[in-house]
Amino acid sequence: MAERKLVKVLEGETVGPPPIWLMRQAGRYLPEYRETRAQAGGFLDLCYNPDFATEVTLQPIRRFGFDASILFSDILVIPDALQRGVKFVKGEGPMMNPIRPDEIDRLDPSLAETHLAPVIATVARLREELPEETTLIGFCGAPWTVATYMIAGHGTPDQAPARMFGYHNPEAMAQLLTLLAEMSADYLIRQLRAGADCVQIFDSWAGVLDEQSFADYAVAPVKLIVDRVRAAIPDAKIIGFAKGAGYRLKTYRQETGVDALGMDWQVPLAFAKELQADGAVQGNLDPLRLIAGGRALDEGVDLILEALSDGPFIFNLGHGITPDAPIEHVERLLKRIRG
Ligand SMILES: Cc1c2[nH]c(c1CCC(=O)O)Cc1[nH]c(c(CCC(=O)O)c1C)Cc1[nH]c(c(CCC(=O)O)c1C)Cc1[nH]c(c(C)c1CCC(=O)O)C2
Repeated sequence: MAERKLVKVLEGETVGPPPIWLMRQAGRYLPEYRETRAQAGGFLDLCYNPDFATEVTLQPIRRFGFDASILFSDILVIPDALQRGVKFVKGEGPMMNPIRPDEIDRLDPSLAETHLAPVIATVARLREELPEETTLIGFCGAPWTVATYMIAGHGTPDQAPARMFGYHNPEAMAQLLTLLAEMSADYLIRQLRAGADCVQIFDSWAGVLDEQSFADYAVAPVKLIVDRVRAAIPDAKIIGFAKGAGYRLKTYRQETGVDALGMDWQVPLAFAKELQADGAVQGNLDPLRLIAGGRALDEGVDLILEALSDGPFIFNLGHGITPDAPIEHVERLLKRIRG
């Protein structure tokens, strides 16, 4: 089997044109997603139903022919497996029971294996149904980002509840992050064994942390995941997306051991080029340029390609695609990259 393009990049090769996929590429901007979503019922019902989850994962591949497919699920299936009462409330995003420091001792990871079995079944189905050349990416949330939702019980603008929780209860925080890291590593190992070619760890809230907290909450638990996954699967390929980490990305790769760095759109391209000297990078178009289209889109794409095409590079957005992204603009983006 010819090696898949994105995997080659993760091994340090330069591939032209660069492989492309988009974070949240299966989602509400696609009419076919909205239709399947309506059939499935709730969002979590979609995540835990291998038929529906396989279908929505394949939708953007059929429509656009992206180089990589990302398993359809959510980072919050881990707290759901911990019985935190996760719900997706229309118009409000995710909600769950906020966890208290004294409850952390009682969290029971033993139900996770059974609870997450349908997601693993989806990975296996996907590997059978995807085109041979399409890379399959598995994923999990980074412990810090997952913990922010578990602590506040919902999304917040700056994750003040979780930061405060850590300052008041450092031991409970460390215990929670370690538990999440161990569960996440086991979950990623199962995804890789079921057929994922590589995995991405999403730390969407890494950017709100100060220096010490970044080391304790963003770096250490992700290193624990990477070490545990590699102990089981030595050549596992891992992408770390630490949103808002800025210039800390350089040491993030060295300290966590991830193979590739996902970059948000605020990372300057000259710095991205420096990061690329140490290995593969992925990113980093502002999702708003994709919505704007036209000149804003073309200019953003060209600047990124000019800076990063001559090294190991995966084209992506700097964060997830949003429901208001026009499909024609995604087509224009692909044409601009592939010619
Ligand atoms: C923080 C976070 C979450 N989920 C995720 C993150 C980290 C990445 C990021 O920062 O975007 C990750 C995620 N969520 C989803 C995926 C699937 C794979 C993909 O296509 O990238 C992935 C990788 C599907 C989803 N996850 C969610 C949707 C929308 C649900 C719907 O159909 O109503 C999708 C397609 C729901 C979700 N899930 C989450 C939020 C905050 C929301 C609500 C946001 C919204 O309503 O747009 C938690």
